Amino acid sequence: MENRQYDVSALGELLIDFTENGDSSQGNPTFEANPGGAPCNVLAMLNRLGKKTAFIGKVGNDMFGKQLKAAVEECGIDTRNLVMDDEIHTTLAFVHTYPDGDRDFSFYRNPGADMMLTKDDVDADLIRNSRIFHFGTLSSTHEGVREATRYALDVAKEAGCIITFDPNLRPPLWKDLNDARKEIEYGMERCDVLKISDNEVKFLFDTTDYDKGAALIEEKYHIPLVLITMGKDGSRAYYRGRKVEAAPFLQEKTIETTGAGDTFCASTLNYVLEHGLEDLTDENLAELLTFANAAASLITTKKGALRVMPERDEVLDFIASRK
Ligand SMILES: Nc1ncnc2c1ncn2[C@@H]1O[C@H](COP(=O)(O)OP(=O)(O)OP(=O)(O)O)[C@@H](O)[C@H]1O
Ligand SMILES: O=C(O)C[C@@H](O)[C@H](O)C(=O)CO
Repeated sequence: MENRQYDVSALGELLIDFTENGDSSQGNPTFEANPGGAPCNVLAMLNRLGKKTAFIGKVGNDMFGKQLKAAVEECGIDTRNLVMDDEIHTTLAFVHTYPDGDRDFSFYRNPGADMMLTKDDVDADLIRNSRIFHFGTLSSTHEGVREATRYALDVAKEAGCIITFDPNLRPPLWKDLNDARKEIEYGMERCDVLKISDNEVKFLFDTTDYDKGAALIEEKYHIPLVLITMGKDGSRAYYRGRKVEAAPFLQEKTIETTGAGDTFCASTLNYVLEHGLEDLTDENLAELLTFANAAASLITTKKGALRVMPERDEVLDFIASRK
């Protein structure tokens, strides 16, 4: 495992997050074209933390696809399995930000290039050469890309990769939310690390008692490490029947929270790469959550995520400044 070429490979959506940018001189709303997409945001943060990563996905061979490829390369993420589609345009998302920094998305993906990835596009050797394989559910909303995701997962399992999963439920992208549920369950049956948000636990188990949700996940799926993020309420880790909770690092000025979950997720994967998944103590879990909460908090003060991930020292200095 140690001498694999990549620390983490991730498969999924790479898209433009258009974030609100005030009004033009003519009084029209303007938007900033931020590179985004959860799995690739995760890789961008891992690269900032010194890890070697590779992305598997598809963008359009258009202006935005070229922008995305350049941004991903600038981050140091390997793009040999980033496919450019000549027919279908790059997926776009418009991010609407509320006064407290929370947001929701309007997707332009009917279809979008990210969902055109096929099994034949997937470079199995790249996955076999990774210590961790990471994925979400946007790559399972439609049949062809779902087959690609399942194939990649099978390859990763067979190669003994650590499997990490962040559902990133986006209800507008599903014709039937029962399908979303099935895909989340499919991921939970196969992963070793699950990062899930409070709203996803509520969706799955119809409860805001997140400890209860975690217990149900533990009982049914036996996932070694489960992290639940709760936005402004911080996060919890569940590991071998034990629970550790960490407070958030609230900011005076949150600009927008796009990528907070991904920054948290990347920090978790980084911790697993550095400490393994065996014998994590409560102190380990607290250290993991503190770093992940702090890193995620820093990203809420910036627009976008992929190009503006914090450095390790920035996160450590921020933690020290709050002590
Ligand atoms: N407004 C905020 N201020 C400070 N920290 C925040 C804020 N929102 C989120 N965070 C931090 O980011 C972490 C992840 O946030 P959240 O729970 O919103 O993720 P998520 O819903 O998975 O996000 P995404 O859908 O972007 O993946 C939280 O656990 C918290 O530490
Ligand atoms: O905030 C996110 O999770 C990531 C965004 O960059 C992206 O728009 C996305 O993945 C939406 O599902």
